[in-house]
Order: sequence, then C-alpha cells, then structure tokens
Amino acid sequence: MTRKFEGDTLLVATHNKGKLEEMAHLLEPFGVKVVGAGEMNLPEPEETEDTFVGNARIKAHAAASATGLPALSDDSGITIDALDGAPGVYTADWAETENGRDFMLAMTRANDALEAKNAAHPRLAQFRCTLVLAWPDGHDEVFKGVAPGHLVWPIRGKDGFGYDPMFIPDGYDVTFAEMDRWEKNKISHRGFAVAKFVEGCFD
Ligand SMILES: O=P(O)(O)OP(=O)(O)OP(=O)(O)OC[C@H]1O[C@@H](n2cnc3c(O)ncnc32)[C@H](O)[C@@H]1O
Ligand SMILES: [Mg+2]
Repeated sequence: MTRKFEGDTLLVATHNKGKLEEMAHLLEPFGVKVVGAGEMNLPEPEETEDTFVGNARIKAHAAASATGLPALSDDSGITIDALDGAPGVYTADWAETENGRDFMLAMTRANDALEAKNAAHPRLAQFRCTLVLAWPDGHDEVFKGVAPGHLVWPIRGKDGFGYDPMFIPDGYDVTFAEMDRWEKNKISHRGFAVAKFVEGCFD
C-alpha cells in the first residue's frame, strides 16, 4: 500500500481530544499514527469563516505552513432542521462560557430553542464533518461526511463528546454517547469523511 504523504505519522490539525481519538482509531488499520496540533505546540487559529470548509481550510493551512508537513483538519458541527440549520458552523460557540466550553449548556440551548418553537418530533438533525488535507505548497483536498438522525431530551449516555448525548443516528435507538466509540465511527459523519480521505490517499 502506498500513501500520498511520507512517513507513517499524520498531523491532524485539531485541538479536540475526542476528534483525535476517533481519527486515530479510524486510521490505525491503514498503518497511520496521528499526532494532534496540541502535541506539536501549534496555536489554535481563529475560525473566522462562515462555512465548515472555510474554517477547515484555515486550520489545515495554518498547521501545514507552520510545520512544512501535510495537515488534516476537521471542521464539524450539528445542523438542526427546525432551527434552519443552526447551530451549524457555530456549534462550538453555543458551548462557549467565561470559563471555557460547556456542552451541557450547548445542548440545553439547542433543546430550549426547539421547545420555544414547539418543534415537531422527530427533531431531525445532521452531524456534518468537513476534512481538509492541506499541503505545504498551498493546495488542498476536501472530504465530507454527514450522519443523519434526530435529537432527544433528556440527554442519554456518557461516552463520546460534544453533542453526542442528544443525537440518535438513523436506524438506531441509542444516542452516539450510549454507543461504543468505535461503533459510532462506523456510521458517523467523521467516519464517512475519513473513509473518503482514505480512498483519496491510499492505493
Ligand atoms: O477546531 P478544533 O480544534 O478541531 O476543535 P473544535 O472542538 O473547536 O471543533 P470545531 O471548531 O469543528 O467545532 C465543532 C463542534 O461540533 C461538535 N462536534 C463535532 N463532531 C462531533 C461529534 O462527533 N460528536 C459530538 N459533537 C461533535 C464539537 O463538540 C464542537 O463543539
Ligand atoms: Mg474549533
């Protein structure tokens, strides 16, 4: 098997431990080890774009130009039909507090907004993941994945991260947070996007 990038280590331009663990597990069968932006002491760039791909490009290119290595970023979030696609690219912002991120608060906000609209059930939503592989010469490649499902309240489960405890993927009756992390990878937005990345990067 050959791969487009040299060596067996891939720089993943994220500071999110949950994403990194999922990617490490997804790429391990291909002999790829991942190293996160935090371990490389890279700063967290400001995400100033209003699209997933725009922000994924910012993160990937920042890491590639700082290190001279190809870098894979992940910009992701949840889109809720009854909220016209919110929080979308602002998914992480909904968790922001003076003392850092609080995802119980973020999930409560999402549920409160649905309640305020008296939104019908099932409350359809999609987890979306955009991966950008940026090369030190400035070009990049984009890979996307979507996981459709619906939101439940109260939240359920202790595994996963972010909004996982309120999201039930289509075809299941458990939330992402009630599922084994590796089971989630088989049907998640990130799992589907990584599968496309693998298709594009390995012969
Ligand atoms: O930017 P990086 O450093 O990669 O890490 P981040 O956590 O800031 O990531 P994003 O900017 O892409 O924001 C994505 C948000 O969507 C949430 N999210 C993404 N994927 C998720 C998943 O698989 N399960 C639950 N929540 C997820 C995540 O918790 C963040 O709040
Ligand atoms: Mg971010």
